[in-house]
Amino acid sequence: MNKNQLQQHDREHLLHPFTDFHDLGQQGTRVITSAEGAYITDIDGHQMLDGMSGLWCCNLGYSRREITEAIYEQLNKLPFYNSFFQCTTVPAIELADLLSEVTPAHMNNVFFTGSGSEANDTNLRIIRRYWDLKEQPEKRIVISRLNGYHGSTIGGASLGGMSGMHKQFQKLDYIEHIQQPYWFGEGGDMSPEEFGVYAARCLEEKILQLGPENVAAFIAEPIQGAGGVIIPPETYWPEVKKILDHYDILFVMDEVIFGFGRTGQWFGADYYGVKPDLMTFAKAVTNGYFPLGGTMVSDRVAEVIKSKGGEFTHGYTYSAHPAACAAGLATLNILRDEKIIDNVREVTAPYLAKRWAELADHPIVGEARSLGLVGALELVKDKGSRARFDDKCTAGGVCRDLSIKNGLVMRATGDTMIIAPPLIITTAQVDELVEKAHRALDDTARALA
Ligand SMILES: Cc1ncc(COP(=O)(O)O)c(CNc2cccc(C(=O)O)c2)c1O
Repeated sequence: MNKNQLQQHDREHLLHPFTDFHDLGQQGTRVITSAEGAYITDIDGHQMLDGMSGLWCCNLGYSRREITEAIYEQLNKLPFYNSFFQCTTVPAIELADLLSEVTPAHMNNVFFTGSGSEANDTNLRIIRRYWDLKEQPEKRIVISRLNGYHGSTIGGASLGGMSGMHKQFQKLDYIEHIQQPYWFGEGGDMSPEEFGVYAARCLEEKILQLGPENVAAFIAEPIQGAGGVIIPPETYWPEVKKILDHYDILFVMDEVIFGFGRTGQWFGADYYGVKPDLMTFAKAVTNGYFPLGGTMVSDRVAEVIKSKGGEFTHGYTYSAHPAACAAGLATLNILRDEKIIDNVREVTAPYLAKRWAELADHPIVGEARSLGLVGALELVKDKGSRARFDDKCTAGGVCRDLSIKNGLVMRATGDTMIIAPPLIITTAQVDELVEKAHRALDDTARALA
């Protein structure tokens, strides 16, 4: 099929995620046909620097044949077997071993799923099981944050704090949401430091309002990714840690985006020095080449759910899929053996921070923030007041489309432009990324003038 035929058939048959189906029918789709290193190419031959690593997942870029070959070999050896009914497979065991090695020292058990959403649904089931076995069944409520993203299953979307999603289903009633640590958008007149403490203390306020005896867990991303790369003020996590240490509730760190090196440490929990009881992962664990998710379980929780008898009535057909686990093994071995994460911490993240900060001088940028290999730009009509261009987030969409035209994939979350380039990006490619982002900002300013 040629491009027009492909787009016609796409319009007729394919329902896209998080998409206005009517709009898409009008606009047509970008058909991506190939990729190499940190670049993707569409059906017209237009090459783009992929500033989003696919969807925060191709941390090693698009050319790692070791991973595709590991999948191919496993499929030819044992294309599938399940981990139900006392069955297991070698790659599942080997990946569980490797994950217990690279995750924080107190996390040595893993429950595999096919996605991050399913992993967060699994967290809800483990949390419930844990408190039942501890004979504290009244501890039911899970606290999460507004504008957080934890997936699109009923459980994941209920844990997420995106009101637009909650309008399209019935949110689980035992999940509560608190203030997010979004200083630029919600800090008001507080300094970042003051706001970080304030936002953290909203957790304690909610625990006390609900009654600590009723609260089962708190779930959070180290940095809210899909919500707009909401990097919390430095005072936030130390204050949250104090609160978590004070109350007997479980802590779930959702590492689907920030796990496996994006912060310059293996996990966001390592970066912020916190000890989760459960840790969600997906995306980069297989470099995005094969669906795999899961949750790491702390020794404290594993001891309870493994020592007391009774079936844990949860799981998925593809839990611990052998080819997914083979992809995970190949991916994590590359990350570790090539010291990719050290290079992010010591070379490319500091370089991105320096170059990205220069964009703060642009007339339509209200804030340029970055950490590790993520960055965000807040688009504003007026720097002083932080006033946006309009209330329809037009600027974000315009900037995203102009950036793609200029050969750089950036994501727009409202009027916040975000990047999360592959961890293999070079400093020369960081220069290219910043230059193309700057050009997109210039073109956006002209388009909205
Ligand atoms: C923190 C977090 N937790 C869970 C999920 C769900 O994972 P699955 O998609 O594999 O079920 C995610 C997913 N994050 C995600 C997924 C799709 C799009 C975007 C975006 O930023 O546009 C972000 C995520 O970012």
